[in-house]
Amino acid sequence: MLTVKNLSKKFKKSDVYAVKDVSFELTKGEIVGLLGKNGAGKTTIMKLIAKSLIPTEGEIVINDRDILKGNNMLKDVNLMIESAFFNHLSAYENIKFYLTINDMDYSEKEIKNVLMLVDLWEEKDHNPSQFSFGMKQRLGLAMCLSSAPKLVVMDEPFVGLDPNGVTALIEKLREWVVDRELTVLISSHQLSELEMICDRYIYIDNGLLVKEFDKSLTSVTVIKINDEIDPSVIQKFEHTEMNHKEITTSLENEHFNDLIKVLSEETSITDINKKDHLKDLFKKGEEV
Ligand SMILES: Nc1ncnc2c1ncn2[C@@H]1O[C@H](COP(=O)(O)OP(=O)(O)OP(=O)(O)O)[C@@H](O)[C@H]1O
Repeated sequence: MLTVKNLSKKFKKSDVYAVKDVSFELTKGEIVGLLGKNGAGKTTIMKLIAKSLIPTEGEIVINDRDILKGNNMLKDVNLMIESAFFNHLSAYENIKFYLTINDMDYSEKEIKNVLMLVDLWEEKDHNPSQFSFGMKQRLGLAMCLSSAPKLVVMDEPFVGLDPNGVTALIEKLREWVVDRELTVLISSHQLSELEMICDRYIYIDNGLLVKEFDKSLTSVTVIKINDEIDPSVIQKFEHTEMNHKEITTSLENEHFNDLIKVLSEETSITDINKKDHLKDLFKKGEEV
């Protein structure tokens, strides 16, 4: 669906690359989290995909077409970054007008559906100027999804949403996205929210892609052992890695028990601890 190849961006008057030689792929229907500290390069990558910035080097291919080599390449893509509204129009009219000026087909039912999704149907006749920051975020999300994009790029969509509301919204959003087989790239510093929706993650640091990892690796158990053991003992277990006397695994239930049994036969276990990889990344600023 989306291929990013050796993408780099250096802003004018800047000596350093905001994004440097980044390559990754998103397959149809995947929901991928773009992670990184402030200034890592996430928004720049998203704006490059949305063609609101032009890369210094590299290629972006959406559905086998290079987005830089042609017009109207982004009709199946929508972006939720810094949404802007027409304050003299109601929430409902805003979406309708947005779809009209972008020459997109729509049905009144679909507009209702997106407003229901973000819990703004009751407020459909109010102007966004009367909305709180969180409500504007919700309207931005509704607007982004209203054009029925195949690829959705969302920068910090959950900022300003209250903790209870955000959980319900993410559950509904995931269902919406999965039902329609949308491909989603989403950045957020709200890691627990991101974990509720993403299948996979891409970690950016200083403009470089440091690591890509699957959801299964985000909640792991770290097992400490007394003596280093032969790596072949570990190799037969999926999603399990050994680093000296520390074994990290995302195995659960009987598979986890099998691992413990095998380890106990080789050496003694000194500690077992559940660890949250996503939070760890930010705390330590380390590689996954
Ligand atoms: N228009 C610009 N001109 C010059 N430098 C820029 C511009 N936009 C971004 N940068 C720089 O590019 C780097 C990456 O910025 P970017 O906004 O992509 O980071 P980010 O990962 O989205 O950060 P945050 O989590 O804070 O939103 C930063 O060093 C930033 O200062």
